[in-house]
Amino acid sequence: MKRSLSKIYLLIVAVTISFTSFAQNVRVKILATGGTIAGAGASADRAAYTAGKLPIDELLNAVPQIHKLAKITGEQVASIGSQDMSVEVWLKLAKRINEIFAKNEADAIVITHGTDTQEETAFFLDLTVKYNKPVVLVGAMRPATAISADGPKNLLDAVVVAADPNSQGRGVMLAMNERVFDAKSVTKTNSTSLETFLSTNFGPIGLIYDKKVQYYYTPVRQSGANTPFDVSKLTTLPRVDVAYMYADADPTALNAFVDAGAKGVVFTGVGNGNMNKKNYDAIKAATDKGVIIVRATRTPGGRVTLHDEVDDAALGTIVSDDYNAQKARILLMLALTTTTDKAKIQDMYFKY
Ligand SMILES: NC(=O)C[C@H](N)C(=O)O
Repeated sequence: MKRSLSKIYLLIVAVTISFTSFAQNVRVKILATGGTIAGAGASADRAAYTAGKLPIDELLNAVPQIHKLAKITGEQVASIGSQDMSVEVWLKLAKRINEIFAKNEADAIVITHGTDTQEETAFFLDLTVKYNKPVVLVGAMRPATAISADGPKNLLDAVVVAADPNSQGRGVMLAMNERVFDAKSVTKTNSTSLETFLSTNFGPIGLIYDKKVQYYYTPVRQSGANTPFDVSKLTTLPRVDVAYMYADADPTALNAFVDAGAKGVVFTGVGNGNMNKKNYDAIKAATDKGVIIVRATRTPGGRVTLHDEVDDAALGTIVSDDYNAQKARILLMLALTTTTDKAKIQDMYFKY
């Protein structure tokens, strides 16, 4: 009896050791882009700060514990507040991530990023990274110099998520405030609070606690490995803008985007992607010219559905389904690199 108990004990020790060393052998590359997580202010108790000031090494120094979780390397891709995020940086990130996985330089990637446009970068990468390996975006709501800065804990948690073998094949994810979200449905919902990222239609796909992640579901929509979007040779994307509907809105902005050469416009309508007569007429003129107009909604949740109050066949429009305007724009920019066929583009909003 005693002997078999000690055998079981030895087995448990061996499994624990091999699991720990397995996790430590996972190579996680951190790509830094700036944001409040790398933000610095003059003093800890003042709100004023500049995003994207601190280099990757300083972010890592704030959480020495992460070296126990994985083999960490860092690379500075940009040093910007995410309000300055651009197509140029998106393409650079997507190309670099595909290269890292193609050359087997890392097993997983964490991207430090400002929160303002984090959901856009996450979604862009979700559609363009051709590997099923974990890619996790992370940020902070308080600058690194603030009292109770949230960046170090968020970074630690993001590495926990990246290094977990269960994180493969879930698309690009965003880890903040002990929650994991999928890139497709996550959105920033609060301008200043730590609890800002939510999925307005669904929930977090996982929860993080005590250096472990527990998953509950995975989106069924397809990600980069199964999309036709290949950015490897692209240096720019087709122009797509976003117009906004409100009571008595006139279509000046929409018309200006069309005149500026937009290949597509996401029209952020009211309710189920609805618009007044003035905008209806402007949209009709734009679709007649061949501009792709996608109806989205300014409501924080829900979908925009085909042929409800608006007859899409008559208006020549397509719908964003459950994508908010900023994500509908990204999908349209990428879709337009492959086709201008409206039916095919509409299909992409239901598939990805
Ligand atoms: N909390 C933040 O990261 C906000 C900052 N403006 C950024 O997006 O870079």
